[in-house]
Amino acid sequence: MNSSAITLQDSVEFRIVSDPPQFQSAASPAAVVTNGQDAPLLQVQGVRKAYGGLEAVSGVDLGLIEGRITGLIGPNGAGKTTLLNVISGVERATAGRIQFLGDEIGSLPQHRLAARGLVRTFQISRELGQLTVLENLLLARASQTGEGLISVFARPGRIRREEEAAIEVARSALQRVNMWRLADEPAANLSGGQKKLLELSRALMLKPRLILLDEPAAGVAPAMEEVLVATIRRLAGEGVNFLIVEHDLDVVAALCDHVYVMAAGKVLTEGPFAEVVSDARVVEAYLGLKT
Ligand SMILES: Nc1ncnc2c1ncn2[C@@H]1O[C@H](COP(=O)(O)OP(=O)(O)OP(=O)(O)O)[C@@H](O)[C@H]1O
Repeated sequence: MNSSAITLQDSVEFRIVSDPPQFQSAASPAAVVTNGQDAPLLQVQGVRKAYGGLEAVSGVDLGLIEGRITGLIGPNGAGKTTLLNVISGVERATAGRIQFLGDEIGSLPQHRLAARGLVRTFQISRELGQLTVLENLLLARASQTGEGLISVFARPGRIRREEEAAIEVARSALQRVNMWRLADEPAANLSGGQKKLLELSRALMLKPRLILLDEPAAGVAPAMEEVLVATIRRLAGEGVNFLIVEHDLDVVAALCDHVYVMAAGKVLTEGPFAEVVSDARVVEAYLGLKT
């Protein structure tokens, strides 16, 4: 994938030679959407997150539709990672409501959300790099489901059976991202792209309904970027939903069915990729241009 193929500079030119884009109202709240049953997949309403005097997220509304890969883009410091942290229970919102499949989840910790199928991926740390790929997956399940070590010592027979079952789940997760052949490889030996696939497979251990991905393409070589995009698309086809924060706009264009743009803690606009990148407010937010 050519990372220079789509830039916001291109979209500036696009605006000059084409009809003016139809702006959506940034102030209008995200529409309530349903998953074909009663409830939306994820509904974020009026979410705020302040750090002392700084409001990193300033009243954000999102509505995620089941079966769609949703992108979240915006310039550095826009509040994207903070919003992912709040949705995934890593941090508590200062205000606002978050509903997942119709249930209020704003006050739930990360492992309780993971148990409900809402999972956020994390970079493989240096310590986890010492473990093999398979061990990383087993640990992901144990830590995110909140399993205690005491039960491991108290009931070794049961634990052995559970461990065998967990290895089967891990094998399936690794096969889904085409990484089973690397199960015994120390994670530190993997390429940037393979590490991203490992992060994805760690999330798959938790049988996710929605995966939150923070910069999946960062540090990934172009050839692996295509593998990563194809893998995420395939998983989406298998029923996994994604909310993806990504700076590489080629990847966003290739992956995302719907894109939200954030700047200075707020949602500027939302819509199909081609539409939002030709929005004058988006160009201004990225380039600092007055239009
Ligand atoms: N733990 C924290 N304490 C204080 N300020 C924070 C904290 N986390 C984020 N911020 C601030 O909140 C704002 C939004 O940061 P955030 O990382 O969410 O933006 P982002 O859109 O993800 O940026 P980038 O694309 O550069 O990762 C920034 O001004 C940042 O400095």
